[in-house]
Amino acid sequence: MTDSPSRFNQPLGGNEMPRFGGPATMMRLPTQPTAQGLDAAFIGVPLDIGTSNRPGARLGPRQIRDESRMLRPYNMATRAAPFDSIQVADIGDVPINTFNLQKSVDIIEAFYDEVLSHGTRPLTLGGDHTIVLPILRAMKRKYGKVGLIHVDAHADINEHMFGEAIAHGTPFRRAVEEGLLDGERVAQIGLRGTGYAADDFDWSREQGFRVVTAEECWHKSLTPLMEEVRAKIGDGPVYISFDIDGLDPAYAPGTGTAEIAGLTVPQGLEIIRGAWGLDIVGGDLVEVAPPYDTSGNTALVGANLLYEMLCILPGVQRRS
Ligand SMILES: N=C(N)NCCCC(=O)O
Ligand SMILES: [Mn+2]
Ligand SMILES: [Mn+2]
Repeated sequence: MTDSPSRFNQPLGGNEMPRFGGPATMMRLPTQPTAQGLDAAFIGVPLDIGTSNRPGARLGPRQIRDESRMLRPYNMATRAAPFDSIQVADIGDVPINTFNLQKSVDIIEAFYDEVLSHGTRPLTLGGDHTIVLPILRAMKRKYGKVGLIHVDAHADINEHMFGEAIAHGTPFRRAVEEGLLDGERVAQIGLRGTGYAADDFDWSREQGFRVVTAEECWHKSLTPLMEEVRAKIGDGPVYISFDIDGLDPAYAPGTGTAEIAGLTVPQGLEIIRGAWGLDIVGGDLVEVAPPYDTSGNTALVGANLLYEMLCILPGVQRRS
């Protein structure tokens, strides 16, 4: 069956060009310099100078794009047809300053102000988790306070790291302090591991967050949990921040701060798919560290999860 030519950008097909050839863009989509005219944009932020253990996430955007060559246009599980529905392109990377974290945060913030000025919903390839703070600052200027679906082994609410306010373990405390998040519309899913103090997760709960530890997720479908999360988040704008280390290191070993006994890939899919119908204003997939991803499978999982975020954006139709 051949459809009439679409008015929307299409990924380069696997039978048009071998998957190991063609442009090195996300899903081998067309690229353009800005988000003008786009409903959604894939954006890379090649920054890892906020990491506290293994480095390498600066190479995440490039590797996620490379592994995304396996992705086909239609979501056979959810029936989503993003490239029949909305205009999407890869607008490249944010030109961060790899020698200065504060300047990089400022650069990212300005870049996303411009992206959001077009009404575009950004889907970001990280980079370490520091990058979510400047993105949320831009989101606040566009949408006001947003809700958050945060998947992670870590709460990332540290007061500081080595006395520094900005690092990959502090973004959500800064975001609450700066009035970027509506705490009653935040869920943190997958938290686990050892802590700096026994009350490490309590600050999140004090802000109104629904804290879902990994232990609460073990051995069960997360579809029922997502019904609870949807009710908590409601109709307002909501951002998705997916730290790949929320998944178990068996499935996502290529990451900088691995913690054992994490989520499965199907549970990661259930979380994103369970957000369908919410007012998703953007999302990110962070902390893929290719030097520790010898098979490339961590980046492959990351590419698929970003595609699933695309599939739940407002305006994306589902084939009957
Ligand atoms: N991977 C992210 N985003 N955060 C890790 C924080 C590690 C720590 O607080 O010790
Ligand atoms: Mn983490
Ligand atoms: Mn994180």
